[in-house]
Amino acid sequence: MEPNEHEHVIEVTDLRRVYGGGFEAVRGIGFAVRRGEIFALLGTNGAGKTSTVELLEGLAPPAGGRVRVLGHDPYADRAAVRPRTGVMLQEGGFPSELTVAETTRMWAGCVSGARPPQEALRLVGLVEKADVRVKQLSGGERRRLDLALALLGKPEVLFLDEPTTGLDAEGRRDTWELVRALRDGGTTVLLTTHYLEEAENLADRLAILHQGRIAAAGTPAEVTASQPSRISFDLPDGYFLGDLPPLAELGVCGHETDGRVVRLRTRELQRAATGLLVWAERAGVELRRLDVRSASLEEAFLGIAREASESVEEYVA
Ligand SMILES: Nc1ncnc2c1ncn2[C@@H]1O[C@H](COP(=O)(O)OP(=O)(O)OP(=O)(O)O)[C@@H](O)[C@H]1O
Repeated sequence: MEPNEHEHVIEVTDLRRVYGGGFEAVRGIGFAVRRGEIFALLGTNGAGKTSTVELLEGLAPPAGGRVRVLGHDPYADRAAVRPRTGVMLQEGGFPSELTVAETTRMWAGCVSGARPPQEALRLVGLVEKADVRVKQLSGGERRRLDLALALLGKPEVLFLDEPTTGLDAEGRRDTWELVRALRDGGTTVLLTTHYLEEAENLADRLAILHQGRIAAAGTPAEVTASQPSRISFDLPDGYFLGDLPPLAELGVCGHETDGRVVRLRTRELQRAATGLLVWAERAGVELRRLDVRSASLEEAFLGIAREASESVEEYVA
């Protein structure tokens, strides 16, 4: 039975990958991606993103657990899965003497039901470079050629490994727009990225990997909300930290000072900010350089990576 739009197009359960020598790069992870969803895998260097994506692409068998793509085992049943997926690897590795048009035509010849090569180049904005040799392309243009080739087979599932590395801000935004348009057309997209802004802008849901395990998962808003908000301000002249209302009563879960600057962390932003402002009003003082902000995905990422490092020993998946 083919999956419909409500079913999971990618399902990963207790997935493990062990390299020769016994190093366990993926340590029992699980997630699921619905049809027409953009799912991002984030993580520090060496967290296991590429190792995971390669298992999803069927390039290697897992050491444990289960992967299903479009209802099939992508390694054992590669012939069923491969024609319906598009893969953009970190390094395309094309013959560098061929032109962009020749490379795209050659690739299209290997794909059944391929889109016209010109259409794939148009999607990624490379039509004007059709006659340029691959070796003369800029790094960003090569990434776009990688993407054009991944799109040739009109894939139902698209794997993008760091798709915008090397692209300038405009190229990155163009790629985001294209990926969103593909998603809106029903394509399921799994991407890895180092750019938190990319995940925040593009991903419907994401997972943060750390040392082979999932440290956090959910929508960008859910993952961000798991981290404390921040308040910072300058202590008014003549006042000390102890003059503020008791921080625990304000819902503050952590604080530090740097000269006159006070930085607070709280999971109850409104309560903490209100308490401080009421105190300042009553004391008749101004909280100079007051800055009140929710955590960004970047702060969440750094916080999660830090926490995961500290607690990885007792972490239970
Ligand atoms: N063939 C291999 N043999 C042994 N160890 C490997 C092999 N390939 C990857 N590793 C190790 O597995 C871990 C995960 O690597 P992986 O490339 O999956 O991480 P990543 O999250 O994609 O990292 P990056 O963000 O740096 O691309 C790393 O510690 C890496 O050194």
